[in-house]
Amino acid sequence: MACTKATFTFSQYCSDRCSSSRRRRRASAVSFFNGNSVMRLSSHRGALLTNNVLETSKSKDKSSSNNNIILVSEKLGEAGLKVLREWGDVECAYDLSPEELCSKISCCDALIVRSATKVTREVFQASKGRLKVVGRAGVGIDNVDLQAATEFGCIVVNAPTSNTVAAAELAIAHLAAMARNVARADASMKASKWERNKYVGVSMVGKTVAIMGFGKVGYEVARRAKAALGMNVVAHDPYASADRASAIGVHLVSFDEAISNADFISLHMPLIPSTHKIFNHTSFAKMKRGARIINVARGGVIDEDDLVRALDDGTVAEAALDVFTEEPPAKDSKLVKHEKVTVTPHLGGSTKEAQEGVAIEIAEAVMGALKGELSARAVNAPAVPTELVAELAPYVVLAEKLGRVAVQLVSESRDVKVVYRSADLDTRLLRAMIIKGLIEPTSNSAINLVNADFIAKEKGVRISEEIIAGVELIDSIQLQISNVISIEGKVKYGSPHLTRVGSFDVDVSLEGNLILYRQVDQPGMIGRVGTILGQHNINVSFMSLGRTCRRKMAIVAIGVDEEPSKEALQHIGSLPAIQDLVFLKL
Ligand SMILES: NC(=O)C1=CN([C@@H]2O[C@H](COP(=O)(O)OP(=O)(O)OC[C@H]3O[C@@H](n4cnc5c(N)ncnc54)[C@H](O)[C@@H]3O)[C@@H](O)[C@H]2O)C=CC1
Ligand SMILES: O=C(O)C(=O)COP(=O)(O)O
Repeated sequence: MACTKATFTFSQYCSDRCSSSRRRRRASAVSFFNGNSVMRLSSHRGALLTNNVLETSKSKDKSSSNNNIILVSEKLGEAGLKVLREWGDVECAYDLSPEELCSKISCCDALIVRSATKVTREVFQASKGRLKVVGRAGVGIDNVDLQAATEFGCIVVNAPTSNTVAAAELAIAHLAAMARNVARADASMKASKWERNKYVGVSMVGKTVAIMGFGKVGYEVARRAKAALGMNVVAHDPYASADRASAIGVHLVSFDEAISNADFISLHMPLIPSTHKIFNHTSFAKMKRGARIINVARGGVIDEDDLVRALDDGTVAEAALDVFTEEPPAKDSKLVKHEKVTVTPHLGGSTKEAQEGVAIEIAEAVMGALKGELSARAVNAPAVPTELVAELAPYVVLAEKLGRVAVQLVSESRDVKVVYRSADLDTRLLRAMIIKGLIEPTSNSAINLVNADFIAKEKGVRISEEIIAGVELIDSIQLQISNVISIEGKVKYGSPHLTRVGSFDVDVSLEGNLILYRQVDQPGMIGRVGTILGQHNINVSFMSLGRTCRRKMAIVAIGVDEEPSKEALQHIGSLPAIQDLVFLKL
């Protein structure tokens, strides 16, 4: 998904009205996971609009614990091991080679890992269906093949909250130690030197730190940098709440603004396709000369070769790194050996307190999953039963696409009201898919039926729902986004269509690349825009124009085969009659 301009201001055109008549859902019980551990969701008549469907029973019933074998492949806190032993036979086997892990796994019901164990497709294949749960004792799940886990009916759970402060503290420690040359001065003294002039540092007070990724860890770093170190703090996070930031005196700014003005740049975003090597030659060139970088997130967000060059030519003054593209890095890694770099071996989550917390958090999540409960910590997609898929499949796609459109139209899509026009509907799966569309492109976790409500709540995204009596299973789904704009979609000929934007009727297939804008309804516009697209060698697949009356405003959606360049979009957007142009990749 890409978004060239995230803010869309159709407010004046939002005149959609919704009937308040509400239908109740039928009571149902649906299993959403294949495999040995079947997880059941029970819906209760009239209760689903507000209820969180996740159940986290703390039952210590050990009646079915006898045969559970739990393999722990990395060091886990004793308190967590104790919880696990109540529920199964725990085997701790550290430093397994991939082959050893594969050979052990076929006898295991659960596997608990941290960041070093690569839980690959081969591991799931080797488990031959016995592995029911993978527990990631920590936040980042980039070492677990979630797609393979889902395909093999294995639930993946993580422990996203217990090491937040530990990671934030290490980021602050790196920031301060780098500013004051602590590591290098220590090494110098241990080499029997006394080099006071060589290790004159830089002050932190009054300097600007840019927090790149204002999630759990970023927030804690920001708070500490501001309150304890007296720094100016700006943050970049396309999906963070400006209110949450301003509450602690932090300004949310664009990526370029953040990196071009900061003295220190601290990275706290997840490693996802859109952040892979986001810090590269181009972004280093935009930084204030002599900026200092701290990375306690993931090595993969930095192009390490480019960083070495930026350090060599002085673009970046220093870097303090806890994480690396490959861990451990090569023994002769230029980056690790670089004189302007200080390193730690992925210690962000490694405090006694955090490890105790993470161990208990993951042990409880794994135990719950082994018992067949739905877990609020689940991060992979559910295997939905065939009957349900067949019935809801096209609407599931529609729901996710509408969520994706919404987040691209209004970057702060935090209040979303969903109005279903339906004959009879259990909305949980659709709601989960809308949440997935709204949040997943910006999040570390894969969102599914199990964790959607939980994550929406955690991210401050409020979803309310209303069902209006309809004729079909689902006539339409409407999203009213943050009181700014509403969009409506329908399934037409089996595929998802955008049918209304604000008060304008449109008919747009929600697939591929879409250019959407408002324009003054006047002759010659289609020709002008078509000519620009032609000049940029962009093929139009369809065009849809919706208007409420002649020669006023209209909304235009253009499907394009190729992704337009920024220049092409700017060219179209610069036509005087055109407003609020966005490019959506669906
Ligand atoms: N070094 C270590 O031992 C540890 C590392 N971590 C890592 O720290 C990172 C952050 O963790 P949490 O704060 O718990 O996650 P989080 O999910 O609470 O926060 C991540 C934030 O990044 C934002 N984001 C997504 N794409 C972005 C982009 N392109 N630019 C800027 N922001 C973007 C998201 O909107 C979200 O607010 C993760 O990568 C995690 O794996 C976490 C704990 C320990
Ligand atoms: O929680 C995370 O994302 C971490 O990076 C911590 O990793 P670890 O469990 O210490 O290997």
